[in-house]
Amino acid sequence: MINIRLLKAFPKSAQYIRLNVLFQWLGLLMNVILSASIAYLIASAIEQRPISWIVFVIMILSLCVRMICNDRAVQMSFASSSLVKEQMRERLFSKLSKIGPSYLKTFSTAQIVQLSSEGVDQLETYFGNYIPQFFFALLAPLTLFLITLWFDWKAALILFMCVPLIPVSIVFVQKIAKKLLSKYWGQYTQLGDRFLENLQGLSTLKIYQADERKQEEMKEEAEQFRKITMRVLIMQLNSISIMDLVAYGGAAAGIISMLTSFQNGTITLFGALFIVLMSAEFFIPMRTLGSYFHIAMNGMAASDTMFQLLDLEEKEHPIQELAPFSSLKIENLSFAYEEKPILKNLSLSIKKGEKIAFVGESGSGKSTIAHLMMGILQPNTGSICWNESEICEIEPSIYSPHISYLGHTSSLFLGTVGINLKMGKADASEQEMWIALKQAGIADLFQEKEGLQTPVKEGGSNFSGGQRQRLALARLLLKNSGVMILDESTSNVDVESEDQIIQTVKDLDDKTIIMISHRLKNSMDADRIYVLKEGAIQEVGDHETLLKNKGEYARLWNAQQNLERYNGGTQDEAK
Ligand SMILES: Nc1ncnc2c1ncn2[C@@H]1O[C@H](COP(=O)(O)OP(=O)(O)OP(=O)(O)O)[C@@H](O)[C@H]1O
Repeated sequence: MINIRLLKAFPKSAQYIRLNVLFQWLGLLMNVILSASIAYLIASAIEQRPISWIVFVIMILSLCVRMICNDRAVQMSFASSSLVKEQMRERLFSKLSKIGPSYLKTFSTAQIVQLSSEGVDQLETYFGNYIPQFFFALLAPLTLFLITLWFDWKAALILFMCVPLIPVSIVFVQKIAKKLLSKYWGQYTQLGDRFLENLQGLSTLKIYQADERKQEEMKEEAEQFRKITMRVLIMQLNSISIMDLVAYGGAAAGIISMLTSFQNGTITLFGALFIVLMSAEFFIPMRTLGSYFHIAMNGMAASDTMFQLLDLEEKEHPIQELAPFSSLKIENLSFAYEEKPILKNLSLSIKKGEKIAFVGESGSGKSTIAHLMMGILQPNTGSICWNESEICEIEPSIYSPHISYLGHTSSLFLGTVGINLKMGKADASEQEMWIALKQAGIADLFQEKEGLQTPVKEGGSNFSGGQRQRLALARLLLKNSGVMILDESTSNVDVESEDQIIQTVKDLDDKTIIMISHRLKNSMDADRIYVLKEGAIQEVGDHETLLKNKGEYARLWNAQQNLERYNGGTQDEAK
């Protein structure tokens, strides 16, 4: 019923939980005084005894104190839940920033979004209500037992003994609930995944007229989710009915026992009335705990996944300083995605200032090499060394300024051209930004607009694919790292932008360039071309040597040449 790890994870919340329980307990004492005063008033009226005005003063005072206690308990509840939510979000974000995109091996992006938003919110009930109520529900019946014992020990004992029947029924329901809730949470995240994927690919779905089919699929999944939500609600309602039955049954049993004592004359009218008024109080805290329980279970189920994320292995990065770049060495490197081997026993070395290209058929492992060099993925065996240091040993914030990556699509962010450029170099001057834009061949476009203040919409959606890539290239140039990886960075752009990007990169004499491109023409000037086939290096050499070898490279080159000739021919015919 209590997740010890979750409690221990937030030790600072303990003080708020303690105070919450204390205020609730004081409120209960005020209720006892109020009920005793009411019982006294009724008994005095029936027995026609004079009523002292002091009773009214006591009633008003206890009412006021109870209100204050309730208010303070709510404040404590808010303080502990907001502290936990803030700390949990901080931990999740700092974990994500430490492990980087490698979280994708275990979690989907939608899962992370749901965990850090709604998942964390579900901890609110757990810490703000459930945990304080758990302790209060233990304390309250014990306190009432000791008080009512004084009036009628038999009724007190019956009431006290019936209280544990509520947690017994909760434990019984929990056995069914746990399975159902983890299934519910699984379907919820799956639905979120599907929704995000379809939303991101909406234009593609429209192009292939697959949007209606996807809509049907989502409708089907939403229906499944509705059914499981209903099952969860039915389970919750049933368990509430069981708890009510136990609570009312227990209170009735206590009252019946007290009435027997009253008939026998072993209890006064005041005592009898007081027990009637107090009998429900025995069960209310446990009953309230039961109603929080199901929402808290959601929080506990979400926390299991959060701990799974927080427990993901974090590598130690003992290297905190880097000497200037001299070489990037890969030795006997092998890599597999899950069980599927992708790269097999690769060895190569790249020296400062070299222009290197990786070519090969689709799926041969080129991008995987780039991700390994970036430190986003880690080799299963073998090593990648920056100078003499293994990349996985270098603190990422020390390593990342030295290497940059331009993929086939680049992320631009809502703001202005200047704001996006400053991500490459935070203190870049206006002059530096204009130089980078000129080098990337896109300065004219922004000069005609609002210069560095030209607005950039979310994802750079107000620019063409080629313009976005050139702006991203300018940002990369500003970062000015020694090694630059261009991974199919021209595959989504127009010919003019492609030529511009390739030319800009060729002009970067002092940089080490690693180029991955399916168009062999773009990498024919490289100092060395590595030809990959099924994750292994098939050939290596410059363009001329590889053509003379008449191997895999020559085959790919000839195939592309033929294709381009054929395309040229058909275009001429069309004219
Ligand atoms: N996240 C992933 N999980 C599982 N397998 C993956 C993942 N990413 C890539 N792969 C697999 O790894 C292999 C190599 O992929 P990679 O992207 O490195 O190839 P590539 O040579 O860059 O291909 P392309 O030229 O088409 O971009 C492919 O068979 C691909 O299916």
